[in-house]
This record gives sequence, C-alpha cells and structure tokens, in this order.
Amino acid sequence: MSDDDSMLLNFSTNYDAPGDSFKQATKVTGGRWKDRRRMKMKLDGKLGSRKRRADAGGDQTMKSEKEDRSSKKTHRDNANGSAVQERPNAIKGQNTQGRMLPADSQFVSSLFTSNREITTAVNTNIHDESVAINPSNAPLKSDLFASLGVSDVLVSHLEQKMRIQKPTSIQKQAIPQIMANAGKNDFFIHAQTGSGKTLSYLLPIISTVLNMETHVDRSSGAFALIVAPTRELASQIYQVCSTLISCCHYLVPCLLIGGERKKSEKARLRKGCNFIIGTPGRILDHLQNTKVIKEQLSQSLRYIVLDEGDKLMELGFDETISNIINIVHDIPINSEKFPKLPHKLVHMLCSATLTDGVNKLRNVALKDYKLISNGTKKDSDAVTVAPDQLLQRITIVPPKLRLVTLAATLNNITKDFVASDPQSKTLRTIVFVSCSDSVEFHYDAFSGSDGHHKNLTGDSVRLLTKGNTMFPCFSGSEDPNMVIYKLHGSLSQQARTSTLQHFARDNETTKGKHLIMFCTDVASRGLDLPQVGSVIELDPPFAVEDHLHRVGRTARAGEKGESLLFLLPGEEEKYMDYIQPYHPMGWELLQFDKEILMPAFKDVNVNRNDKFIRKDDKPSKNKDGDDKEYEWDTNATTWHLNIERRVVGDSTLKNLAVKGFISHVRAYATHISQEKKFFNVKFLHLGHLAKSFGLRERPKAMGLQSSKDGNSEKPAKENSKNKMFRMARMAEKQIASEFNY
Ligand SMILES: Nc1ncnc2c1ncn2[C@@H]1O[C@H](COP(=O)(O)OP(=O)(O)OP(=O)(O)O)[C@@H](O)[C@H]1O
Repeated sequence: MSDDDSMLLNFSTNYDAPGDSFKQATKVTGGRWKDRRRMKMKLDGKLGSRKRRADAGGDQTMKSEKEDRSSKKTHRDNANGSAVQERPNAIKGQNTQGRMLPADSQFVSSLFTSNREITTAVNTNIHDESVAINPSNAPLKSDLFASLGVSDVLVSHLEQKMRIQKPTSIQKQAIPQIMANAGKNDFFIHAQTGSGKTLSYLLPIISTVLNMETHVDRSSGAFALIVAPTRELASQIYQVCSTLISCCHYLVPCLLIGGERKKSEKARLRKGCNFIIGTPGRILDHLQNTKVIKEQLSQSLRYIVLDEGDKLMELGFDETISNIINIVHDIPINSEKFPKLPHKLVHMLCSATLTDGVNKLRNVALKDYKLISNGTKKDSDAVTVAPDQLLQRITIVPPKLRLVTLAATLNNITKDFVASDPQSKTLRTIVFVSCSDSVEFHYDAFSGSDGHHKNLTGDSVRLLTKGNTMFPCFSGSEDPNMVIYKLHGSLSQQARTSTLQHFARDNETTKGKHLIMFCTDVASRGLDLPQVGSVIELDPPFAVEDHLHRVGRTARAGEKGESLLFLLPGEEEKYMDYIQPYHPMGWELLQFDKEILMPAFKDVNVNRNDKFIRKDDKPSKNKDGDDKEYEWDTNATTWHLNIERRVVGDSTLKNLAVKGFISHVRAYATHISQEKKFFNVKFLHLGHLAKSFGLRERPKAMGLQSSKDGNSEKPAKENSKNKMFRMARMAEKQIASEFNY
C-alpha cells in the first residue's frame, strides 16, 4: 500500500453546509506555531504594515502545507501579483495590502506568485511543421472493398449511402483474414484510434452471412454477440450495424444495455435478431434469466466480439466475461443448418491498445489468437502510437492557474472558430477530467454564470446566451456561440444518451456553435463523434493507454485534430519522457502564460462580475496603467476573482467546488503504480490546487491529514488484510459508480 493510501484513508467528505467557511477562515490552524501566531496577530490587526508587506505575495493558506516548494517565483509580481485580502461580502476587490483587516476576512492568494518553478526549458520532442504528414488512419488510396471479399450489396451500400469508398489499412488486413477463417483462429484486431476497427469486424461477419446464399431472416438466430464496455459505445456499434444492414431489411440487430427496460429487451429478443450488441452485465443477465436468448444463439452463433476488450478486463469484468463465454460455449454448434459459417466459435478482440487485460483474456477466450495490427510503436508489436496527423500540445501549468488557463484555452479555440465565419459548421471540443464531481464543478462554473444560459436537454446541456461574459472573448452584446455539455457515469442513462445525441448532432441549434463537453473517461473509449477539433486533458490520464484513447477522439479517419495535455510543474514534467515514444511526430510545448493566457486576456476588459458589486464600483486598474504588456494578467486575475466570488456567494457552486476538489485528489491517488513516480498525491500542493476549483483555501471539512502530521489523531490501526479489502471495495465502488454499467 503506498503512502498516498494512508493519506486517503484520512479523507472525510462530511463537508459542512456551504457558507461556513467564513467562520472557519478566522481560525488559524496548521503550520508552524510562529506562522500561526503571526497570522492570528494579523487577523487581530496587531501586525504592522512592514511585516505584512513581507508576507504579501505568499499564499497564507499555503503555510499550513508542510512543504512550501514555491520559494522561486516563475512570474513577476504585478499589481495583482500580491496576495489579495477580500471580505466575502466585500464590495471592493482591490488589493487591500497594508490595510487593517476585519476578522471575517479571507486571504486570497495571488495567481502569479509563489508557484513552483517549471524546469522544462527545452522541448525534446519537437513537432516539425515542415514535415509533410500523411494521415495514418485515413482510407487507402487504391484498394477496394470488393477486392477484399465484401459482399456486393454491402459495397454499393457503403459507397452510395455511407460515402465510404476505400478501406483503411486495418480493414484491408482484417477483412480477408476473418472471411477466410473457417473457425481455426481467434483474432486480435489492434490498430490506431479512428482507423475503422468497427467495420473491420462487422463487414466480414455480415459479408460471411450474406455470402452463404441461404435464406436468413430474424428468426434464423443471432450470428454474432458483440460486447462493449460502455453503454455509449454499445449504442454506437448498434447504430453502425443498423446503418450497415439497412440494405438487407431481413437482418435485425438488437441492443442490450443496462439502464434500459429489460422487459422491452426481452420482447425484442423474442421477436428474433441476428446481431446482439450490449454491455457485459446486461448480456449475462439475459443469458442467465431470459430463456429465449439461448434459443436465439443455439443454431447460429459463430462470432463473439469483445470491442475494447482490454478495457472490459481492466474494469473488473473478467468474471462476467468468463461467465458469458462459458454459457455460450455450452451451447452446442449445429453446423448442418449453416454449413458455410465457421465450424467453431470465433473470438475477436478489438482495441487500439494492449494492456494486461488482453493477457487475462488469453485464459478466457483468446487462447490462440492471430494478431492483426498496424500503427504500432517502434520496438513493440503491440503498442499503437497516436495518429500521425494529430497535433499534440503540452502545457505545464501551476495548479493555481489551471482553471484560468483552461478558460483561456477554450476562449482561444472559440475566437479562432468565430473568426473563420462558421455559419454552417459546428466545432466540438472534449475536456477530460478525472472524476464525475469535477465534471459537475467545471460544467457549472463555465455554464452557470450570472443566469445567461438556457438548459437545452434536462440539465446536462446548456446554451450560453446573450449577456454572458464567462469567456474573455464574449463582449456581452453578442450571442456567445457556445453550448456546454456534461457527461459522466453517475448521470441517469436517459441524460447520458440525450446529452451525447445532442453533442453529436448537426442541426439548427448546433450550427455555427462551439460545443464543449466536460467528461470523464466514460467518453474516452471508442466513441466516434463528428468534427471533434480538440481534446483537452485537463487532468492527466490514469494510464498511458487512456491518453491514447482520449486523444483518439479527434484526428479520426484521416481528419485533422489537436489535443492539449495539462501537466503540473515538478514530477509531472517527467511524464513527457514517458509518453514520447507514443508521439513519433513530436509535440508543441506551449508556455501557459505567453501562449495561452496572454492571447486570451490581452485587448479585452474583464470587469468584476458578481452580484455584490456596487453600481459606482470601477473595474480594478493595473498599477501600470495602460501598459498593454501587463494588462492581460490583470484581466486573468479579475476573471479568477470573479469565479472565486461566485464560489463564495453561490452555495451550489461552492458545494460542487468542494466535492470536485476532494474527488479530484482521491482520483489522483489512483494512478497506476508504474506512473506514480509522476503522479503521486504527495506531490500535490493542495492549497494551490484548491484555487483551481475556485476555492480560496483547501476545504477544512476535508479532514485530510497526512499520517506524518503530528497534530492529527491517528486512526485506529487496521490490519493490512482488512485495509487491502477495504481499498479494493472502495476502488470497485468508484469504478461502478463512474461507469454505471
Ligand atoms: N474505410 C473508411 N473510409 C472512410 N471512413 C471510414 C472508413 N472506415 C471507417 N470510417 C469512419 O472512421 C471513423 C472511425 O471508425 P471507428 O469508430 O470504427 O474507429 P476505431 O478504430 O474503432 O476507433 P477507436 O479505437 O477510437 O474505437 C468512423 O466515423 C467511421 O465511419
């Protein structure tokens, strides 16, 4: 058990009612006694201004953190660079440095000071713009589906209705091999994200059924059982399958996923179907409890496909998959009815990455599989690289500045999009964060501002409306052209489905708009959403494979795409060396201040924006007056103060911020052990990180106490076995609630 676990065990989430923190702010705890005394004196107004000046620029809450790693300043101090002290209901937000503070004051640490130094000065994996790039997952130029053995009716349907003319490289390899296989081999289809793996198994299966030249209809039974880890992915495969076989009206697919009514699924199974697609739990449930499904499979089943099979195993579905496979293996195959189908069950696994899950599958289903692969990393036959045409970007951002840098990133993408006169186009951006609570916070922070929004689908899709000034590029006088979405596993199935459908749709509501979806990894695997221009990894992935899947939501099927990974200064910077082999085309290393914040916040005027503002209050002025060079960071600071004021004044948002922060830290502790050297909760500066959730201090209710903290009461000793089981149960619960199968 790692050290972070002992920290985690001390978490308490019994967060008090929002609004309590003002009282708490006057209580000085933690840190060295000297610091506490100085702080107490300050709050009592007993400390002279000379002393106060000496302290200004440091994060007061930070002092309670044992490690103050931030002795070196990476950014210059400016007018807003000093600690700002603000009363929660204060009228003015200006720096009150040098003035006596009332007892209910909160210390607001500045954004640009006391940040940990960024040590990476040189990009060691430069993206060379001058090199001409051929999209690595695009359709091939010369090959044809017909020459691969795909049935004629499917070929013309592909060309005319689906506008798919030429196969991709993995389709060229997989289709003939699967069709020629009479049941001798199992297959592992392993190719880059967005390279068309779904068609590479659906086309040979359907073609084999059509090429039998035997009469088939829905009563003939199911030929294939396709299992996917998320409901969204299962639904997507069902859609692709339905579109593909719409040229053969007598073939019928059936979708079995959790969250849907079992009764109607049973009714569909009773009517008969030829392709069953679903999530593992629901498929097993029907196999165990719905008699008719076994009848459906008894004569016809020849293919079991585990799409994103490694993820299925990784998520702990080993037992469910084993049970499904055991039940299916017990159904005898009758080759007489369909002699042209393989004489034994063919298992297929499909993924862009190979994790330990695949090895686990070897014992269950893939005993002797043939690897069909492309786009692999050098020196390895089983690790794919990111698509060549993907423009990867990385930025190293101090924790306090993460939220404002995210806002600036989204702002810059929107600004470019609007400048391109996108009347009939829709642009999509996906922002990945580590947990559902963090999605909820970011969704509300970016979409709930001052009432200028409209709910479009339940409460998970919001259109920003005229007057909204959330992003610096919004003047307030024009429509913002932005729709914000949230997606995570703790939403109802209905909300998940409608949100995703809305996000994927091109219609009057989405035309000319920038659609931004905050989500967890529930959207990282397999989802094929149109025109996703950018993927932002605000929180780094839990494993490098997740990184490849996340960035793979863009740059699909030969299209262009960009992704941006946020890292923290310090140990996380070394993560770049670790992922370098997966990015043979290099990346751009962006300076978060000059290349993200400055373009967003210069030449704009970000005003104070909260309901406590007095009519005669003037926007805070930079001490450097009209010096443009300095204005952008004043604006960035004002933007952040606006968010902080909203968090202070809006109990709902405050609740979301505290929960988001706590869950974020917990999630951080679940990075896989090989990657803990980059992502260890011990390295986090919690006071600074709290700022990225709009909080002015680390929530006290969190009860986070390191076991090394002498002040803390030690929890009762627990034997290691019980601790292990408890941690395992906790992790299992987290996964279940996240993915909600
Ligand atoms: N031969 C083709 N020509 C043009 N487009 C194609 C072709 N094959 C598939 N596509 C399109 O490419 C996109 C990606 O396909 P698909 O979702 O199957 O990729 P994938 O390899 O499964 O990706 P992931 O690993 O992310 O799941 C889809 O929009 C699909 O319609």
